Amino acid sequence: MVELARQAMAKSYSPYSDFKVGAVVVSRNGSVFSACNVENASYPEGTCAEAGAISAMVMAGEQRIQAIYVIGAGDGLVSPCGGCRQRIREFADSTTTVHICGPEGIRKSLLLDQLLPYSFGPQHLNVTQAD
Ligand SMILES: O=c1ccn([C@H]2C[C@H](O)[C@@H](CO)O2)c(=O)[nH]1
Ligand SMILES: [Zn+2]
Repeated sequence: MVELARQAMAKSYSPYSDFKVGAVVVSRNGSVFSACNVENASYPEGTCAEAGAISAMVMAGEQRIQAIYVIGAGDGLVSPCGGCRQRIREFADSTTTVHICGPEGIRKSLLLDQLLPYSFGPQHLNVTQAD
């Protein structure tokens, strides 16, 4: 998965920040969806890698994230931004795991609930998540 994320990162379109990010979503049935960040001259229209991978998962008919692998350039921990934590939350359960990666492998693994505790989600709007 880390290698897939690295390959996605290599495709990043990020001429403005020059910060490449790749993400791989593993859905409940084990399917794998990867994406990179895609920036835009109108800066706020750029999209995060996680958003692309989640869209691909939904397009394939899957609605539960088992795990997501994120890799960004540099030595630090690149964990999903606040907006992406909420995007992951939409399709998460109590076991959804975020793996923060570097080219050498997984640097840190956290539950989504640790990255976004006391989160707002579908249940607050009386929407039941798909199984
Ligand atoms: O988890 C993250 C953090 C940042 N970015 C992107 C957004 C932007 O294109 C660039 C710099 O913020 O990195 C992601 O795709 N995912
Ligand atoms: Zn984001």
